[in-house]
This record gives sequence, structure tokens and C-alpha cells, in this order.
Amino acid sequence: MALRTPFFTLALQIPFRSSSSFSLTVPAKTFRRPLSHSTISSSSAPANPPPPPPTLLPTVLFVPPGVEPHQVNESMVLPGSNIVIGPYAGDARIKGVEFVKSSGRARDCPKDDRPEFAILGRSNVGKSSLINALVRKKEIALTSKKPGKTQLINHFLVNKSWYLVDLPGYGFAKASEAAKMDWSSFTKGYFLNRDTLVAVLLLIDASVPPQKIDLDCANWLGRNNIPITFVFTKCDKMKVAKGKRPDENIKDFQEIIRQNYKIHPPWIMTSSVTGTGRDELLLHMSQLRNYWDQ
Ligand SMILES: Nc1nc2c(ncn2[C@@H]2O[C@H](COP(=O)(O)OP(=O)(O)OP(=O)(O)O)[C@@H](O)[C@H]2O)c(=O)[nH]1
Ligand SMILES: [Mg+2]
Repeated sequence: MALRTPFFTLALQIPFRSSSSFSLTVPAKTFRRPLSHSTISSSSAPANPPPPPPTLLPTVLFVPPGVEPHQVNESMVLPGSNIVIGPYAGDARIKGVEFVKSSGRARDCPKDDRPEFAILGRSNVGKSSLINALVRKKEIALTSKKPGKTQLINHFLVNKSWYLVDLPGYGFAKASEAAKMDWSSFTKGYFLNRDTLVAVLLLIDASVPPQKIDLDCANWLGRNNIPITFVFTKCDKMKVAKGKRPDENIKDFQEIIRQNYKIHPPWIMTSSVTGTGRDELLLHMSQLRNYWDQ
């Protein structure tokens, strides 16, 4: 079985508190020039500079195995994300998807060696909608305006080779105490023991300000060394009556995450309504999968 090894040492660090500030914030969106040496070095660089030194870029960009940070140029960064595409990226097309089963407990989940991605996030963040958007099927995963729609662990087999896993949301205020307890024991059972878990796609609603419960969840996953990709949802909601725009909320969220993570995990902006980020996310997942598979 493949191991979760060096790929994720760049992607995810066990959270730590640091007094240093990560001021080199270059959102990939605004990252429109090739990274020349002068872009990343100080003005006191010698006239004949040595080969590029280790840069601070991985604090901003997610640089996969097979790519040296100094090799990164604009064309390698997925739009609307901090994700660099490297040699492990492969065929990201969806050729078929089938619902396999719903499980009430982690130990009832499919028992085979296929890699899987867990879709996690607050109730109503858009987990089921993201699955539908990724596989381009309207209602393979059931969605609802009311939070708490997905109650079980649902496995969807993609291309007969890997799983997307739709999970119940957390943070549903109206859930009973018993349901909240169940959710918490489920997280332990599933996330800590699922050997085939390639990464968690942690969905964050970009139409609202950073929520403590999401940050707590990210920190819990980080502490347990579980690889995360932050998937910002509802990025189409540009016109909010009050409050900030999605891009501003995302920036605020990242500022907080940066205080806990030595190196920022991969992140990507999506909308299940417009399809923004769909192809990019699939490509990112292909490189995670191919690395895991080798
Ligand atoms: N504007 C917009 N609405 C979205 C997006 N994604 C989901 N929604 C809406 O948000 C609501 C919740 O979507 P779901 O996909 O059911 O959310 P969920 O996270 O699966 O919710 P639970 O199963 O209850 O945990 C639905 O009304 C969706 O139509 C998006 O990208 N943009
Ligand atoms: Mg759902």
C-alpha cells in the first residue's frame, strides 16, 4: 500500500504557533509573472547570484514532488489557487461514476484498496453540490437548502478506480447532542483509521467570514497529520448585501491559517453553480492520487 510520505511534508505541517509573520503573501490569482530570481530575492542580491536559494514560495504555493520551487512559473499555477502542477498530474477526466453505498459507521465503509477523497465541511457548505459538479451529475449526491441533509458516509466510485466520499456536515446548530457526539466519534473512527484516505477536501464557505469551527476542524486534521486541501465554495456569490466579498473572506481565512501552519496547505476557489475551479480541482486530485498510487 502506498504511504503518505513526502508529498505532504510540503503540503501540510503539524500546526504550530509561530511568532514569525508570513508576510510574503502572493495570492496565485495575482501571480502573473514568471518567478525570476529577482522576484524572490532581496535588493541586496550579489551581481552574480548563485543558483536560486531555497525560497519562501512554498509558504504560499503548494509545490508538489518533482518540482523545485525555483522552477515554478506562472503557467504551472492553477488559476484561483495556490496549487502548482507537477509531473504527477495526469488524466483528470471523469468517465463514469456510481453510488456504491451509505455507511452509518466507519467500519462499514467499502473495504478495498482504492484511494479516496473525503469531502468535509460545515452543514450546508456545499459538499454534496461539489460532488455533483465534479462528476457532472445533477443529483447523484442529494443536496438541500436546509442543513443536515447528508446523514451517512456515502461512497461514490469514480472511473472504477477511486472514491469521492460525501460526509455529513459538522456544526449544524439544531443537531441533537447525541448527533453531535456521533459526529465526533465518527471523525475519529473514519479519519484516523482510513488507510486509503488520500486527502480531505475541507470545504469553506467563501461567502461568510472565517468561522471558528472551520479553523478548529483544520487544526484538528493538521494535528493528526491528515492532508487537507482547502476548497472555498460559493465563490460565485460576489454580491453579498452586507459583509465582505468571497475573495476578501478567503484572504482573512488564510491569514488566520498562516498563524497555525508553517506551510500553507493547497487551496482552491470553486463554485458549484458556475463550475469555477472544477477542472482545476480534478487536476490537483489527479496528482495527489497518482503520487499516492505509485
Ligand atoms: N451560490 C451557490 N450555492 C451553492 C453552492 N454550492 C452549494 N450551494 C447551495 O448550498 C445549499 C447546500 O448545498 P449542499 O450541497 O446540500 O450542502 P452540504 O454541505 O452537502 O450540506 P449537508 O449535507 O446538510 O451537510 C444548497 O441550496 C446549494 O444549492 C455554490 O457553489 N454556490
Ligand atoms: Mg450533503
